[in-house]
Amino acid sequence: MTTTPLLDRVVYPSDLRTLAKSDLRQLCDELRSEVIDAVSCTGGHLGSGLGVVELTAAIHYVYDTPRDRLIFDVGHQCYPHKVLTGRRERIRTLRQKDGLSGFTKRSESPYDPFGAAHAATSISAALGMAVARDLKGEQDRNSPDDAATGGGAKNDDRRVIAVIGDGSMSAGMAYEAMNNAGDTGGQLTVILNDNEMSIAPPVGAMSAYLARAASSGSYQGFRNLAKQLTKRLPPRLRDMAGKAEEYGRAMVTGGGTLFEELGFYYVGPIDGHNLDHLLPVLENVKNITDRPVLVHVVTQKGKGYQLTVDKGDKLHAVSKFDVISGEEVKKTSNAPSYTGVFAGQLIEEAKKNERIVGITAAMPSGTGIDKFMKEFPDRTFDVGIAEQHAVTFAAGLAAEGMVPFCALYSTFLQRAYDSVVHDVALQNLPVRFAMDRAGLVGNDGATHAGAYDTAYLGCLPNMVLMACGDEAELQAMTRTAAEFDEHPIGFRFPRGEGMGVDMYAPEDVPLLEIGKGRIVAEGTKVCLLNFGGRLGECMKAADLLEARGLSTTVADARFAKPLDEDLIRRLAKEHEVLISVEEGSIGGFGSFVLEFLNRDGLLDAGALKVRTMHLPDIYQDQASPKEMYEEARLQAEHITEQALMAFGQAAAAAGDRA
Ligand SMILES: Cc1ncc(C[n+]2csc(CCOP(=O)(O)OP(=O)(O)O)c2C)c(N)n1
Ligand SMILES: CC(=O)[C@@H](O)[C@H](O)COP(=O)(O)O
Ligand SMILES: [Mg+2]
Repeated sequence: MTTTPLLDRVVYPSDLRTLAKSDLRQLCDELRSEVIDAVSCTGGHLGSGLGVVELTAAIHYVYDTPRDRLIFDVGHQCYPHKVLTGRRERIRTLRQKDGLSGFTKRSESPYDPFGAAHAATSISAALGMAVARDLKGEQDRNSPDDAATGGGAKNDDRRVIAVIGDGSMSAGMAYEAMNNAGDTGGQLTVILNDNEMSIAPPVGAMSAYLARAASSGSYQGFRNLAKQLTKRLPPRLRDMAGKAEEYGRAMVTGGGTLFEELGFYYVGPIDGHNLDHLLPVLENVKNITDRPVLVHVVTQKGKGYQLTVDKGDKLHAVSKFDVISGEEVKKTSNAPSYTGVFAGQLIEEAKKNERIVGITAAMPSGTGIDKFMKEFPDRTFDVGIAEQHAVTFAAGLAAEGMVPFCALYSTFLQRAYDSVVHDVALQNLPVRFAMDRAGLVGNDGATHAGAYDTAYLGCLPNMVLMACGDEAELQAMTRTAAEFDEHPIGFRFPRGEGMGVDMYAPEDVPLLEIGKGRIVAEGTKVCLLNFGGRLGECMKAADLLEARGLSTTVADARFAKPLDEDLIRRLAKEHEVLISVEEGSIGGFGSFVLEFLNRDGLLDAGALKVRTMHLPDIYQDQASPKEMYEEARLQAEHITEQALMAFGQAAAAAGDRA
């Protein structure tokens, strides 16, 4: 006899709440299988979601979502949540073009009250929502769940819950938020999902503190916990909580002094896979409204998929894979990754200069700093998810004559902007910024696009800013950054594999002259002035233009700051059309070029036509990198089209498009 899967009966959490508690175990098993199967088709963040299956189901069971606000930190663990909140039908479109985002996203569902993808925003946002609730104390006409009745439900008792991982708890903003929340009072529940993993094993004193707290009670005596919770409840609810004691289930209050000192009730640690523990605790905690509560839940990243658990990073993020064998789809290109090239060259430089240190903010494998760490463990610092600290820490090192390389994703460096301005650039300290994942990154979408660094760094006095056109250039830029110590210097490079060009032998890597670009192909009519990873597309565009009789120069600017003014002046004088091309936002390289041409009077003189090609002024949703660059109109055919249109060959350009 076959039974209908329980998951088929659950489209929304309201369906979930009709199930008996005793059904939830089976539901979670089905949910876990569904997530594994979906991610095997799409790739994505697997381990984190598998670890919070029970927690997600329990929260939706106990709380009245979406009226109660549930906020996931980072959002990479939200796939089970998406399955339970009306998105199961689309779950196999995760991270694909026109599909579901891999993170929580306000525009996607009322069950995602706050979007995320960068770490440690959840407690601040949750506190904001809790305070809004308490200040408004009014009928909420915007409540999505009130849509049917035209609004008007009383929302002053809505609950706000933040779920944050132990890795994200290493970020300063989480403490800023708790510091504020402890002082503010009112209902707010923070669930600390402690799986003793960040992407890599978590680092730092806080991680050790959590490990001590998690191990201090080993889930003994539920009675203690029930008594403690009972004391904290309003009198009318004490009886109900007392009944919870009847469950007589194993549970405990452990460490957590730090959180208590911050003004939170600390509850835990509890076994985050045991629904018999989770449900009564959440039911009780829900009724604590006088001050914030921190529920410390211990889980296993990758739970339920052995092939995940066995991997070092618990398959934090995977490509498509075969569910039975666990085999991931292999990459097709043999070119080295930009990350690997950077790491290899940094190691070469560090062999020559013992003052070089490598810094990562919780991304050792993503930035290649794991390789550096193997060679130079004493000169490597994983500071946790703490980009702001990473940069000012590097500034301190630089002030004492060390040679710090801050290896950060472009998108995460955004977190550290004032550290860059105030601590590094303003003091002219030679910190080296290796900015990985520059440009569009693909399936992580808009939150992870390395779009803005050229604009936000290029406007800073003292800053030197480079972008590599290929992997050999990255070798040269890494060497140049290692040897240059007059100013802070940044270099950006894309996600993924290089162009497959010949690389330099370690002893032959050239030192670049600061502020000097290069000519890659010489022509006479069109000049494509590239900055960064679109060099290959510029070369293809040049071929297309040549085929149309338009002799084309391809120049690689290498530097956005200082600009190679001599080169750009010459190119402007010697060509009829000058097109800057970059994989960055408006206000970046193209703007700097325009500003220079204007200042130099080159925009007024002669018949030069200038065009700037950059990322569109929108947040681009996830897709493959190629699809995203298509949408951004930064592929070879788009560059060709720009040139043709500048020559008044709109018809030809349209013909090419067709
Ligand atoms: C500001 C910022 N820095 C770095 C990252 C990259 N990152 C994404 S998830 C993650 C680890 C988070 O660990 P944890 O919060 O414990 O969640 P888990 O993956 O263990 O579920 C990191 C470092 C990020 N998303 N945001
Ligand atoms: C959620 C998060 O921020 C990281 O896991 C990120 O998705 C990693 O991206 P890469 O795959 O480019 O390393
Ligand atoms: Mg974790």
